Amino acid sequence: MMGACVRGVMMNQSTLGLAPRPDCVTKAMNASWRSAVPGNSPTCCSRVVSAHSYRGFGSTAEKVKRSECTVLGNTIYGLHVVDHWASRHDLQPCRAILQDDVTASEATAEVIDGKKIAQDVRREIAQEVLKMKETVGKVPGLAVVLVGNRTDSATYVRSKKKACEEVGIASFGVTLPEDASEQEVLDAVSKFNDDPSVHGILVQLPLPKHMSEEKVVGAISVEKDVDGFHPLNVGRLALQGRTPLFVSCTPKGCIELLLRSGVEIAGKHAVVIGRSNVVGMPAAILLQGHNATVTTVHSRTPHPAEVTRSADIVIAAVGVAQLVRGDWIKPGAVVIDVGINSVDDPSAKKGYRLVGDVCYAEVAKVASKITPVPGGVGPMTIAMLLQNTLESAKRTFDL
Ligand SMILES: Nc1nc2c(c(=O)[nH]1)N[C@@H](CN(C=O)c1ccc(C(=O)N[C@@H](CCC(=O)O)C(=O)O)cc1)CN2
Repeated sequence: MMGACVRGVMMNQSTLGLAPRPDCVTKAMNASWRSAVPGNSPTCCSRVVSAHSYRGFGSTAEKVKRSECTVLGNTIYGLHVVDHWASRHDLQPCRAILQDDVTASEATAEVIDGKKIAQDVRREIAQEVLKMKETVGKVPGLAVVLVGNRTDSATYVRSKKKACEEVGIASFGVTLPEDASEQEVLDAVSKFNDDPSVHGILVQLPLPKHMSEEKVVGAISVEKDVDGFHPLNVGRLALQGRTPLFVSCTPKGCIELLLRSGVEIAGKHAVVIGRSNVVGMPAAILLQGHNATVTTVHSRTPHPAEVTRSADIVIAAVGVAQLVRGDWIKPGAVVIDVGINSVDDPSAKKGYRLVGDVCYAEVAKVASKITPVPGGVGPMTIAMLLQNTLESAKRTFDL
């Protein structure tokens, strides 16, 4: 049984990255969420236990008064998004976060097992890498640039390296200190741009505040941009009749989960909740490319529950814990949950647990298929990165 509740939490750095848990209270947000729950116990505080935008991106930390929070690494990501949603008094926080009377055992939805699907993808990649080694005598190479001391970023980079090893992709890495100059990062990128054994380059995000993500990402050769964040790749994705060299890993992973779970996308109404450059926007474009009719729901959308309820497919990528309730979902809809949010849970070993943007306990009783958090979209992000790196090498070797 949970002893405390948390509202409107963005994705975390600490929970994913084993950093010390931040103990951050956003007073305005608490007040608005608390007032949105009639009869909510005053002891049910709304501590923001962690904060960063879903999948760890965001660059508007400046918008959050640092005095409002205690330690949270370098920055607080995406709280502006939370603030917008938090001010929506028409939305009800998920009660399943407060009480355990809504149990997952009543769930009828089929679980889309992202961990297993990611393993399948990795197995396929390993076979292709082996074949490449046999035919051209070379393997794909992935270079990762890590800047700063963020524990979560270091954990992701380690996972990427390990994943490369497992499938036979060569990995290269540069780690620069927090106070490295932007030029040093650009130099590291440039070195990998010129290295023929490197087919994919990524700079782990977020970068320290004194650097321009736009400049650094834009410096990666578009042919090696396996994260798919380069403006040319994003632009090509958005333009009809143009094909990006790479599609960013998380939205690509969402589509792969749908396809591999036998979900028909064409002709369906898809609602994407969230409009970020890294997930919401590309996910919407990809769904449209698969001939879905797509609606984007965001913090300023009137009646988001009603709009979402008309969807056959829902991708929730908003970074607000359990925002999407059971009554937002049409019976039989397929739900992909991109969010990773940390909430207080004294019964858990670590004192917190991860939840998505979807109230799983409620939605799993209405949807036909649903991704869990953790173990849904997350593992696909790295699998898609490996796939992009393999594609890049195949392009290089004309395979
Ligand atoms: N250059 C990039 N930076 C960042 C990216 C990215 O794609 N490219 N994404 C995120 C971090 N990330 C990969 O880098 C990432 C995040 C989460 C997961 C994941 O598998 N999560 C698990 C939960 C893990 C846990 O239990 O703590 C899950 O959802 O099941 C993988 C990769 C930010 N930066």
